[in-house]
Amino acid sequence: MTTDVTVHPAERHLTGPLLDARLVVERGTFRLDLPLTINPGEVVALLGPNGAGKSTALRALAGLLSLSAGHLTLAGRELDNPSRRTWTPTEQRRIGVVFQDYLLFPHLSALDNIAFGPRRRGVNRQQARRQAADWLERMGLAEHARRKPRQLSGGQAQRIALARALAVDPALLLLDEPLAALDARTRLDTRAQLQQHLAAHRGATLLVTHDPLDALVLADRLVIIEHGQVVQEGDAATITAQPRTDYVARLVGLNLYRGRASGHTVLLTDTFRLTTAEQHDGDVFVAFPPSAVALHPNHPDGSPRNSWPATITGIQPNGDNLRVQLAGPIDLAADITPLAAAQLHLVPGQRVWAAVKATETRAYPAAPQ
Ligand SMILES: Nc1ncnc2c1ncn2[C@@H]1O[C@H](COP(=O)(O)OP(=O)(O)OP(=O)(O)O)[C@@H](O)[C@H]1O
Repeated sequence: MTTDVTVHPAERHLTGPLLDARLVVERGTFRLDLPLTINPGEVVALLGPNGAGKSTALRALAGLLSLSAGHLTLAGRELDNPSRRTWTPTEQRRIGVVFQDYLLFPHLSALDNIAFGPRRRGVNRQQARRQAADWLERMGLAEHARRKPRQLSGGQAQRIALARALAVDPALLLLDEPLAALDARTRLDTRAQLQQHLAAHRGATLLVTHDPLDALVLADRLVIIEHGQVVQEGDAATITAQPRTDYVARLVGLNLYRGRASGHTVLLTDTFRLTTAEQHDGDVFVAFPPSAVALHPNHPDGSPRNSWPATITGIQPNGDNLRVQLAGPIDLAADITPLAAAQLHLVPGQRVWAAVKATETRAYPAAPQ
């Protein structure tokens, strides 16, 4: 079969990244400034807290917002460059988009939803429908060809939306929270299927997500933005090992602090010190998982050197455990079993002792390397 409806001649000679952009967009007082390159076949996850600029970046790539400065080149073709007055409308960009809520055409069948893109790009009706039927087959939805979107489950509609985006052989696939509308079970299956389809996609993919699991499972590289700027970028293992902001630390489930190291001691506030396994001198981050924190009703005997009084500010379920939030010389999250919580009679407002072994901490220089 062929889905290759619009191979751009420039692409055949392309070396280097498929997407090469610096997205500068000003919206009122907000300014996005995001350098972004994506190689053929690469999946990049764009993560960030609310208001960081993820949707702004997506809209700029899709041609729904124009750049204030910077440039956007896709498959060797410059789509947007304000300094050269270059601008390409959405429908002329080789981009496929899957929105969070799918936005399938309600009056079209699953087959015609998929055939829509190729048709719009000039493929004749019969061939477009044949391509759409191939995509339905690949998505395992051949028997649903005639169904309207309202007759599909959330997971099925998500797959149709993905097929519709891929059917135009996009040089850049944009996925905007593609699994957010699904329940937990469907999400698991759909994530696995999405992973397979992304592996087969030879274009570039940008995945916008709030869910660290989606990013870890689906992406080759993570780009994390806050306030319109990149704060950290790299593969999941590197970012998980060495988060550099509170948001990234929470994302990967770690307690993170910045302080001044002198040998095995790190001063985190004017008076509060932690002992770490590694030795450093100068500005460092110290990180440890909530599971490394032990809680005690009283000062622990024969304790690790790192122990201090803290006040419980909140308790929430977290998987099979409970996540306890604590205030004190440093804010802290601790994971404990429900049994331990019951034995300690933990309630918000209670004073406890928190303890962390030096060997459970990781310290690393705060200056980027
Ligand atoms: N139409 C607009 N006019 C002016 N400012 C806007 C407009 N839309 C968004 N903004 C501002 O741009 C900034 C980035 O918003 P954006 O929607 O890109 O963030 P986001 O990372 O996608 O957030 P979320 O995760 O909540 O969707 C925010 O400060 C927002 O208030």
